[in-house]
Amino acid sequence: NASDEVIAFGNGVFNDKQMFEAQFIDGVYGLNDTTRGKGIVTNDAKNANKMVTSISKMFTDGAAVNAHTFAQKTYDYYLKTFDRNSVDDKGFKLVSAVHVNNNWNNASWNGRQMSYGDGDGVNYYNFASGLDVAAHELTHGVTEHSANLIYSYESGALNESMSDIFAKMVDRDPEWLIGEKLIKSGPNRALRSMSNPAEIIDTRTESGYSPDHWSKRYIGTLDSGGVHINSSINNKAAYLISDGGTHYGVTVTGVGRDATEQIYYRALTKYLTKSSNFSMMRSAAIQAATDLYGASSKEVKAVQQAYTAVGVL
Ligand SMILES: CCC(=O)Oc1c(C)cccc1C(=O)O
Ligand SMILES: [Zn+2]
Repeated sequence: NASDEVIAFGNGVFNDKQMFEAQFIDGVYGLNDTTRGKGIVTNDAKNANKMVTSISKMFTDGAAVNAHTFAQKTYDYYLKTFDRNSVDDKGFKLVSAVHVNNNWNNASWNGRQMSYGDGDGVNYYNFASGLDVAAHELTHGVTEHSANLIYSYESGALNESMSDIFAKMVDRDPEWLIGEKLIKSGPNRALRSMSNPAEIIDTRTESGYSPDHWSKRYIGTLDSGGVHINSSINNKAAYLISDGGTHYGVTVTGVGRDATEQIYYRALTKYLTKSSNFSMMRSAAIQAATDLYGASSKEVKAVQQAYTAVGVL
């Protein structure tokens, strides 16, 4: 009938073959998955500024195939890892738009959907190219429907850090780099590094480098008070909790990614609030680890040491 669910195949931006559920509607196949929550749909904004809702035939569109399959993979991660049904835990329909604007070096979550630019083709590839980018955007939705951290200054940096942390839990790589697949040329090999934030030159502020200690935090108004800059302080803490290391003379014994993702999800959904700052992040993570593993657990110890290592007490 008109809305047959089919299994389809397409290639991503880098010609990576993907398989996905799609739907046959009104004579065309669309990237429309009705098997997950209230659905997962991917649209082509045709480089217009407005969002179009037409489901057009896009199996040959690498950006659409990536945005769609990465949304599915991220949906599956939250369901399997935390039994969370989409961003609101009520099956929220995941809508993505690709080819948004012209040569747009951006990706976003606007409270209703994900949007991806094509990149300028010089410094960046299509912004739908990285699973971590899609997971980052979708996690903004999870944050919005949980702690709803205000998107500026320290709460905004935590909002950004939550998106980076879960981006790396969905799309794991040994160096915890964010957006490494997007980089075509330029001084940095990623948008951000969680394992070594200071490696990435951040041209958005005069500080130039991403901070890896609270004493080096950016204090200013750019980037909504440094939400993509100071996020690196919490990112470094999360990296240390998971993989361990010695940072500014403080040694952390890592407890692995699986415990780390459980600690941060519980902190995000049970303890953080919209105005939480870094110090409250430390307390929330300690409380979450205590709930999950016990007050004298190695997980609680790792959290305490990691936040001390980045100067958050
Ligand atoms: C890793 C994804 C990311 O950082 O996306 C953004 C970009 C590329 C520019 C501006 C904002 C964002 C965001 O989603 O915070
Ligand atoms: Zn973000």
